Amino acid sequence: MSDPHAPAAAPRPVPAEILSLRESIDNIDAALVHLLAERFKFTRRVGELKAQGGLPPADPARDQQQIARLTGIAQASGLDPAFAEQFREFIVSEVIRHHQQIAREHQDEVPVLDTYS
Ligand SMILES: O=C(O)C(=O)C[C@]1(C(=O)O)C=C[C@@H](O)C=C1
Repeated sequence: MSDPHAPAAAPRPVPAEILSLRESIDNIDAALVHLLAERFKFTRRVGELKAQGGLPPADPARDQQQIARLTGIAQASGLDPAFAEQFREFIVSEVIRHHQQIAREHQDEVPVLDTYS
């Protein structure tokens, strides 16, 4: 059992290689955020088009295509396919939430009355 009254040991210095690796990790995290921001811009537009066309927010057939494709890519690149699917599902569920919100806003829009027809 360690002495509870002993002064706290100085934290060990972080090795230079870890600091260098963290720079690359930070760059990748930034890239992921930029990529996700771009993806959500595109899916927002898909949501608007779906609302205009009366299509449902989710498309299970498209989901199945994505799962099959991304499972293959994950396997080929050494990423756990189950993790890849959890990540896809996490993103797509947020997209569907946006689409539902867009559909509600679309329904709330007051239709313009064409008094001349
Ligand atoms: O492709 C679509 O129909 C979309 O709405 C986009 C998207 C996605 O984020 O990739 C979102 C929901 C669907 O279930 C499938 C795919």
